Amino acid sequence: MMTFQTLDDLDDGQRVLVRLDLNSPVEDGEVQDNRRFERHAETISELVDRGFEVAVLAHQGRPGRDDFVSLSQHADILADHIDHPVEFIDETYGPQAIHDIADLDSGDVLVLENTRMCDDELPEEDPEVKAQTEFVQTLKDEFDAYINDAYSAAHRSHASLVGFPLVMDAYAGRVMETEYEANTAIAEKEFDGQVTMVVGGTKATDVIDVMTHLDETVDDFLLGGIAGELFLRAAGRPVGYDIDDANLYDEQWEQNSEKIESMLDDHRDQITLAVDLAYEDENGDRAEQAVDDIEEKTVSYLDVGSETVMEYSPVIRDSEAVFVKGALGMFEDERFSVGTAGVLEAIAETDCFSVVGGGDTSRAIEMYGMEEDEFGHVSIAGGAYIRALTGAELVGVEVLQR
Ligand SMILES: Nc1ncnc2c1ncn2[C@@H]1O[C@H](COP(=O)(O)OP(=O)(O)O)[C@@H](O)[C@H]1O
Ligand SMILES: O=C(OP(=O)(O)O)[C@H](O)COP(=O)(O)O
Repeated sequence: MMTFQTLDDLDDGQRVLVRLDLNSPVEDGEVQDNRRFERHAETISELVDRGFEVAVLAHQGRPGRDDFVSLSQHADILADHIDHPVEFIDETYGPQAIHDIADLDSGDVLVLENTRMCDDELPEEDPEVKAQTEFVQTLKDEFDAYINDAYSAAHRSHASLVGFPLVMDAYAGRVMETEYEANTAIAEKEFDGQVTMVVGGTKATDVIDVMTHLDETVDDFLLGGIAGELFLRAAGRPVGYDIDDANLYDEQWEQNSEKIESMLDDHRDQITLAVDLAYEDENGDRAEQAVDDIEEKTVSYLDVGSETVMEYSPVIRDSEAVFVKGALGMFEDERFSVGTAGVLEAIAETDCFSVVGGGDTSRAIEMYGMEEDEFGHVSIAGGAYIRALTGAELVGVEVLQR
C-alpha cells in the first residue's frame, strides 16, 4: 500500500488549500445534500477546530450539462453540516478570491468557485502540465499546504487534483485516507465464490473501461442504466439512442462501441442484460416492455423492468461478493426506482460482502428505506472505487506520494 502525509503530519493553524469532492445531484437548479457533504464535513471540522485558515476547491457537474452550476449552494450546505459559517466567493483564483484568501483568519472557511469554470482545470493532462497552469501557479503561493480529500475524483488528471501536489507541500485529508484504505483493502480481497458487479448509471465510459479490466475478477456483470442500454444496442436492439435533446447515449456509443462489441464477443457468458425496460407512458405512468418486443426507437427507457429484477435477484443471492456502480434507472423518480431499489434490497437481504459506490447511487439506500450497515462498504466514490478494484493506482493519489 502507498503512503502519504496526512493531517497528523501537519502543524495546526496554517493557511491551507483543501480539495473536496462536493459534486452533487442537481434537481431543477437545486443542489441536493448527500453523503459527500457529511463525510467531508469531518475533515473541515477538524481543520476549523485546529485553527487552520481554510480555502476549499471543488467541482460541480460538467460544462454543458444541467448540473454545471456555481458552488454558492454548496457553501451553505457545508455550513449546515459543520455548524460553522462558510463564506463563498464567485471566483476561483481571480483578484477578489486572492483578496479574500489573504483576509482569512484562524477557523475561517472560504469556498472558491467551481474549478471547472476555469479553463485550466480541464481537460485531463499530465500532472507536470497541470502544475504549470496559471490556476495552480497563482494559488500555490497563497497557502502553506495543499490537502486533497477528494478520493472520489482522484481518477481525473485535472489541475486542482494533480497540479498542486507537484509544487506544494501536500497531504491527504481524512476522507482520502479512509476511502483509500478501504478501497485498497477491498481490491486485495480474494473471494472463493461468485463475484457479481451491478453496472449502471450515466457514466458509461467510466464503467465500460473498467469492465474490460475486471473480466478475471468478476464472474457476472448485471447491466442497467445507460451502460446497459448501450450493451443492448450493441446486441442489435433499438434502444440506447438519444431520442430527445439529452446527450446521454450517442456520444458515449461513439467512444465505446468497439469495446462493447468485443466484450460481447469475448465475454458474453459473463454479461447479463435486461430482459425488459420501463418508460413513461402517455398518462405519465410507468409502463414496461419486454426487450424482445421493442421494434422502434420511440421512447426513452428510464429503468430496467420488474422481470429483469426477478432475474438479477437470485444471481445476487448466490454471490459471495457484489459490487454496485451506478443506478439501474432514474431512481430519484419513484416510478423508475424498481431496478435500483430492487437490487439494493436483494443485496441487503443476503449476507454477501457488498460495496455500493457513487455519489448518486449511494443516495438510493436511504431514499428507499435501507440502512448503510446493511452493506459491507458504502463509498462516496463511484468511478474512482471501481478503478481501484482493478488494482490500478489513481493519479490523484499517486501525486500525493511524490
Ligand atoms: N435509463 C436512465 N436514464 C437516465 N438516467 C439514468 C438511467 N439509469 C440511471 N440513471 C441515472 O444514473 C445516475 C447515477 O449514475 P452515475 O452518475 O453514473 O453514478 P454515480 O454518481 O452513483 O457514480 C442516477 O442519478 C440515475 O438517475
Ligand atoms: O462524481 C464523481 O464521480 P462518480 O459519479 O463516478 O462518483 C466525481 O466527482 C468525478 O466527476 P466526473 O465524473 O464528472 O469527473
